[in-house]
Amino acid sequence: MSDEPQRVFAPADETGPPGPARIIDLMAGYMVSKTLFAAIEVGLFAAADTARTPAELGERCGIPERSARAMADLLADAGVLVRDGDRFRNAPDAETFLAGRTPFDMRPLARYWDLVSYPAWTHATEAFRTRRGVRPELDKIQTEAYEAAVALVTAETAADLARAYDFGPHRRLLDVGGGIGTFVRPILAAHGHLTATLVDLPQVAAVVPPADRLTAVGADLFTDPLPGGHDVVLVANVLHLFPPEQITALLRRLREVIAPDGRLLLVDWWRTERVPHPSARFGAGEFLMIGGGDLYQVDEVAGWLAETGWRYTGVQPLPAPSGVILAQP
Ligand SMILES: C[S@@+](CC[C@H](N)C(=O)[O-])C[C@H]1O[C@@H](n2cnc3c(N)ncnc32)[C@H](O)[C@@H]1O
Repeated sequence: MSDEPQRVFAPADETGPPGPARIIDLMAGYMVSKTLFAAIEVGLFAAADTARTPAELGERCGIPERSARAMADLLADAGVLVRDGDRFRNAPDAETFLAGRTPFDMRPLARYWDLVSYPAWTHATEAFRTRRGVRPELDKIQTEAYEAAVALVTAETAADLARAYDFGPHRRLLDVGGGIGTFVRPILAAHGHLTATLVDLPQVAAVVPPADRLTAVGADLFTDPLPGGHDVVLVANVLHLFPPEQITALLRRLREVIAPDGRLLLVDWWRTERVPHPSARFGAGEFLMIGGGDLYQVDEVAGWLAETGWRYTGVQPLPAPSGVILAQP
């Protein structure tokens, strides 16, 4: 054994023994994320439309030049800024998604990860040990950040479902945990004969934008009475938030309120393969932090449906990573 200390910051050498560089990058990943969130928040990408010095960036963002330089150095290293001498400008993806100048604006997702998700992940070890959610109750600003990010991520699946599933035979839709109406809105728009009830927590139901043929009800899915008389019940991106015992409790409650000839649609990032779809790779951890949930297998959901009085009738794929599990009483 040599007495030489291990060189922690030695560059990786592909021909020699493994170096720690990749591990260091992974361990420090949160510093890159937090710098990215801060840069978005102060408007660094909005300011870097063209090559600018740290002094110019600092001036435009209202932050000290040294902070602008520290952020720009790390973000250039991460590839979202391009270094041009002593100046920095947006890389093409940062200009498209982070500068607020195009319709596809990813900043709401960053805001959610920064304000809501990151604080929960500081308790990750506890969550992985106990399988209990560690996300504290959300305040108004966090609730809005969460719902805006969910809407950004789920809007395309909502449009896919409105096209792919035949709502023709149904009359009354119940959207369970419907958020701000990301699913119900395109479904109602595409199917003029439907009326809908959206149920979500009172603080969310209160901010659902009004729409024709839509009633928003504030209720806790586990403790409050659920509205009855609906012949199609949609549960989109909700079951993944909860552990199996809460999922079966909810499925039992929905079984009690659905019309006898109704259909249950469970939209989620269902796992059909052993390896999660790459777009869903953060899901298992994130859903655990939120409420003790997981990325669930279709087979296990089919088992819970049978346990709670439903007949599983199949799974209809939607563009990956989503799918809709179909069941009836
Ligand atoms: C991931 S979001 C899905 C929103 C919407 N279905 C979509 O896919 O865009 C989960 C929703 O479930 C709601 N939710 C979570 N726990 C709930 C509970 N106990 N009672 C009512 N709603 C709940 C949240 O407020 C949130 O709007």
